[in-house]
Amino acid sequence: MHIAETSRMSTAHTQRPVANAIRSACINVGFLYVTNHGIPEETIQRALSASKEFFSLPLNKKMELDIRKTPNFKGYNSILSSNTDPLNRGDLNEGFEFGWEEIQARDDDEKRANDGVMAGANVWPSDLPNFRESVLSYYHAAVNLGRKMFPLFALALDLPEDFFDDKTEDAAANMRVLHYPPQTGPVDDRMIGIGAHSDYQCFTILWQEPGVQALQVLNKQKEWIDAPPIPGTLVINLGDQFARWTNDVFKSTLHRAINRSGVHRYSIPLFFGTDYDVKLEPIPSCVSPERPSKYEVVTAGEYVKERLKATYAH
Ligand SMILES: O=C(O)CCC(=O)C(=O)O
Ligand SMILES: [Fe+2]
Repeated sequence: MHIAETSRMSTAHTQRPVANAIRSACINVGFLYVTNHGIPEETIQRALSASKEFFSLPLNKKMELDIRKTPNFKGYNSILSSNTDPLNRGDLNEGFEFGWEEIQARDDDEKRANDGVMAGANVWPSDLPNFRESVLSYYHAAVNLGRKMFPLFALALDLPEDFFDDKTEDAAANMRVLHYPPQTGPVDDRMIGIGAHSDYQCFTILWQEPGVQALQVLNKQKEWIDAPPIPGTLVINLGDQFARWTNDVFKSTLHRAINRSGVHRYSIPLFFGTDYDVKLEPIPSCVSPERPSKYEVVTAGEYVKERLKATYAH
């Protein structure tokens, strides 16, 4: 899999080779690793510690924040309460999900959170005073990285680099902290850490705990290939919104996670898409008589909402 040096993204003449590397990764595998991503290790470690602390709360405390109590899937999902692969029986992970929020509360937070199809404010554990700030610090750092990625994806598609600027004004970005207990003994493929799925937004920025293998990607030969954690890198993988924008020129690849490591595993995906009110219309250069438009046009918000509903309908 490709490794893109994000530190080389900053100036126009060095962007082209990076964009070319991204183009080839997006067309062929839909997964890449980025180095020099700019998120301080300390920020990662604080988010990780906060997430471990959260997951070690008693189940009844965590269930107070049950993701099904909020209109748009903010809060806690317990083990086996989500199911990303409809053929499976549930995901062996617990998670906590939230969306955009300033670290310093602002007057219009509530209005922003309650606007539009994905409306719904975040919920936070009252017993862990540092949790919110620790995970939001990582969130904002990862959103900044995501903002740098959009111009590169635009260049990779031979579009002007500002193509996504007016479509990504409000970060439509959801983050999860995830905990996968180890699976021992024979593992039934229908009940694993997270079942085979493709992600819902444009791309995902994924931090995986070093030293613990679990993530796998389906290759063109339909074999599951390990995507191991590489210290100092993040995984970036494409989601279905990009498949829609590009009429499947960019691949949103199936992936899954199985934790057979014998130890608990933690990961932090952040799902980044265009603004929720933006229509997912195919980019004209990706449509031709040989490649007719494949998808019905819906807004990003409607799309994400439907996918989340299906995941938690289980
Ligand atoms: O935990 C992982 O490595 C993958 C998580 C994932 O695929 C997801 O949450 O969509
Ligand atoms: Fe995923």
